[in-house]
Parts: sequence; structure tokens; C-alpha cells
Amino acid sequence: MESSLIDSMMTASRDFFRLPPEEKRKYSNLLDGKHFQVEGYGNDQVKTRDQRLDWSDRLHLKVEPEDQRNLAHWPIHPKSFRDYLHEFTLKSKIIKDNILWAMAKLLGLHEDCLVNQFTDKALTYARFNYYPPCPRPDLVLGIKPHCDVFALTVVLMDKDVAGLQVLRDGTWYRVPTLSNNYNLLINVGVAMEVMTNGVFRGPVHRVVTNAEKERISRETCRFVEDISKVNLWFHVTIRMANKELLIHFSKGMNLVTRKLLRLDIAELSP
Ligand SMILES: O=C(O)CCC(=O)C(=O)O
Ligand SMILES: [Fe+2]
Repeated sequence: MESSLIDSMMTASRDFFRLPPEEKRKYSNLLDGKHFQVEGYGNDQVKTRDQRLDWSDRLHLKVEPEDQRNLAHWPIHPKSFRDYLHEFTLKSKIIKDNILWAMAKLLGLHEDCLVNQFTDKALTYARFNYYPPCPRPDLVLGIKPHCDVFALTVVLMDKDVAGLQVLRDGTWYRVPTLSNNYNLLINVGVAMEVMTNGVFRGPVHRVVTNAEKERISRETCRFVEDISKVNLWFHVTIRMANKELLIHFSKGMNLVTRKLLRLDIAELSP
């Protein structure tokens, strides 16, 4: 991906988050000011009064299939935001297809067998995360521990400010920034863990805040098949800290999903 496109996309995202609140509210994820929907600008869905919110704002947009884009949620300021997002979506898809080919090969399968699970109806969401400086980083997380629900996520991370951490054997490891360069990070999601019968694992990760600097990340997440088939996963809450729970979850989902996608490593072998 060209660095000029990455730069333009990050600048446009930053400009969007710097718009006055009343401008951003035009794209709110709260229908009539109260009913939460996945797409749009806002924060976590508030379910209980004592719920701890993430210290971040986000803009969540469906980018694929192209004819299902809900342009009412796509910012018109800054002016080229939509064009960059369109371009970025196409480029991210090429990256994801390459990764899927490589993963299939690593599994000893025909190189197209994972790519082929993603039909024209496969959903892709773009998510822009904005983490303002936080006066008490010891008390609040930018994003709580979770696994990504999608198959693969391409994350474009802030080049100056770190924050992402990955859990391994009970220890949180910091994902470093590459000095003066954006990191393009590929994350395996639960759907991929299920599709590959747990060979590729979706890591538990979180984002920490800091008191001095704002941070921005941007990601595209790709899902499989059509929504009627993925509804089951999609509505399950998977933001969780406990790896054991995740393993139970994916074992259970494995059975369900194999039935749904008729996908089994043995069946896929060339
Ligand atoms: O901000 C990041 O680096 C990652 C964000 C993330 O994990 C998410 O939005 O699911
Ligand atoms: Fe994530």
C-alpha cells in the first residue's frame, strides 16, 4: 500500500475526529439519540448504569459489499474522506487476500480455499478509533480486553503513539510503534480461529491510554458469507478478558460453524 494513501487516510481520520461535536453527531450511532446501531460515530453501547466505558471514540462503517454502504454515515468533511476510504478498502482487500492465500498454504490446503469462503456478500467494516489523552490511564482502558470477532483485521496504527497490547500466558506485551512509520498489523479474529479449527488463534488484546498524547488507529475487518449465516457469531458478546472462556467459546462455535459453513480442514484438503 502506498505510504501517500496511508498518510492521507490517517490525516483525514484525524481531521474528522477534530470536527466540532455537533458536526460529528450528524453521523451518530444512536438512532433518535438513544437506539444503538453498529454503524456510525460514537462510543460503546451503554447497557448498564455501572458499565465501564472505553476511553475512545469511534467511527464504524460498512464498506463492503459496496452496494450496501450506508452513505448517510460516511463523513463529507474532510472532503476527500470518502475517496480515501474507498481506495483504502480496495487496497486492504488485496492485502487480506494475500494473507488468506499464505494461510491456506501454511495449512497445506489449496491456496484458494480460504479466499473462496469470502463471497461477494462478505461483509467488511472499517473502524476508526480515536483515543484522547486520559488524565488517569491507570484507571481506564482505551479498549477493554477482547478478541476480534471477524476473520481477519488489518490495523493501521498511529506512527508515534503506542497503546496496543497482546495477552500471552498471562502477560500483557506492548506492540511497539515503528519509528516514523505506520504499522500495518494483521490480526486473526475468532471467525478465522473457528474456520481453521483453532490452528490460527485470535489473540486477546487491549488498548491502554496515556496522559499526554492522543492516538488514532484504523482498521478493516472482513467477515465471511452473508449475514444470515454469521448472525450467530455476531450477536455473541466476545469482549472478554479470560482466555479460557474464549477457548470454550471457539470450541462451541467450531461445531456450529462447521455445520453452517460446511467447512472442515479434512474436507478442504485438495
Ligand atoms: O487501536 C488499536 O491499535 C487496536 C484497536 C482494536 O483492537 C479494535 O478496535 O478492535
Ligand atoms: Fe481488536
